[in-house]
Amino acid sequence: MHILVTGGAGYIGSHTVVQLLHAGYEVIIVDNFSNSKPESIKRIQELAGKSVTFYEVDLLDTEALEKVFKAHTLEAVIHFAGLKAVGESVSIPIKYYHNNITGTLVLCELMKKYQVKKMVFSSSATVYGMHNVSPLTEDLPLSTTNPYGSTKMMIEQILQDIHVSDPSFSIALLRYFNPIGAHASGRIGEDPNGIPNNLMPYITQVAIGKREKLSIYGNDYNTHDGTGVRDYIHVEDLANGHLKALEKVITSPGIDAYNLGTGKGVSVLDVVHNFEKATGVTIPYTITPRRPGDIATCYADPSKALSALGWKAKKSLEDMCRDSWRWQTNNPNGYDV
Ligand SMILES: NC(=O)c1ccc[n+]([C@@H]2O[C@H](COP(=O)([O-])OP(=O)(O)OC[C@H]3O[C@@H](n4cnc5c(N)ncnc54)[C@H](O)[C@@H]3O)[C@@H](O)[C@H]2O)c1
Ligand SMILES: O=c1ccn([C@@H]2O[C@H](COP(=O)(O)OP(=O)(O)O[C@H]3O[C@H](CO)[C@H](O)[C@H](O)[C@H]3O)[C@@H](O)[C@H]2O)c(=O)[nH]1
Repeated sequence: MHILVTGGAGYIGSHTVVQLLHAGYEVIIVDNFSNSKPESIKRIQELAGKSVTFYEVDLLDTEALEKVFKAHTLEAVIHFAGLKAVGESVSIPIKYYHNNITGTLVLCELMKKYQVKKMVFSSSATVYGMHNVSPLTEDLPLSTTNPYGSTKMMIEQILQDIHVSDPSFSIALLRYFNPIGAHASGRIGEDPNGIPNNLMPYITQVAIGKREKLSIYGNDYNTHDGTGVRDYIHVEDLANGHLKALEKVITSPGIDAYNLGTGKGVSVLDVVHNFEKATGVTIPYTITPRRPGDIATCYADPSKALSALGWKAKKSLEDMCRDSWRWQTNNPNGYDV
């Protein structure tokens, strides 16, 4: 079975492609390398011991993407490609809306034209907005606080409308919580550009001596130690969720949203302490003011993914810290070799 993976060179995509190849799928990756490197494709193939078909194509380039649809008989699409930096989306919203939404529309148009009607889409827990109370369930009202989040909410709506117009479409909307960790080999992982926005890549860069200390954004939240609480999930567990969702869309039509999280709320200080324990490296930090737009607590109720997809996160916070650290130490400059 041939699966098209958009954004397959990126962080979550690369881990998912390795698992798809191990499971026996034929994978076609489309990526424009706007936030990834060709080296990741090389390593995906090395880890899987198999080759993938790769096209350096931008989703906004209809003609180039159509050639991919013409060249392969596709069973389904896993759609990771998108821009994802919350702060940047506030500064350059037009680019975010154009890339994420127009890119998805171009893809959907071709899916319709070539009768490829199964999709697994990368959504985000950010669609739950500021006001819902954790544990978050899929049926809660959605809202967003930044253009990035709005692209995810709008794409979910677009996909719902496509399904209404043609119920033979089968779509899984996967709402990721906070992916961290890396493949246990230390060969693929998260390779952020510049100063990391997210907690774990910042911690590993402090640990390796690239940054002086971690800024903890506020310790006066209403949480067990005052720091922000999130649902960190190992990227390998997350990747496995895509295989389960793929089986679901292949076997039954419909559209549904699923939380991919552990269901456990973990604070910033919990992450720091677990990282120190798992690696033996001390993380210097200071407490700074809250980051605008952050909420106190965000974690999943992951029970729907278990009952409907048979999926559950298995790895511990210690696994996540150890694997993130192995990736960082083996690749101090990410994929720049
Ligand atoms: N990492 C997270 O914390 C997180 C959380 C929730 C949702 N998501 C979503 O999951 C998806 C994957 O995230 P990731 O962390 O792997 O990000 P990533 O940036 O590592 O991967 C995205 C990939 O898409 C590619 N891409 C972007 N725009 C493209 C376009 N127009 N045409 C072709 N390729 C394009 C990039 O080059 C990159 O390789 C994204 O849609 C992201 O918004 C990520
Ligand atoms: O240098 C840092 C970075 C983060 N944090 C704190 O660490 C926690 C996690 O922050 P991240 O930036 O790693 O993750 P967020 O939960 O803010 O956001 C991430 O998860 C969301 C889903 O819940 C969206 O998908 C979003 O796009 C993605 O970046 C927050 O309490 C944040 O305040 C720090 O204290 N210092």
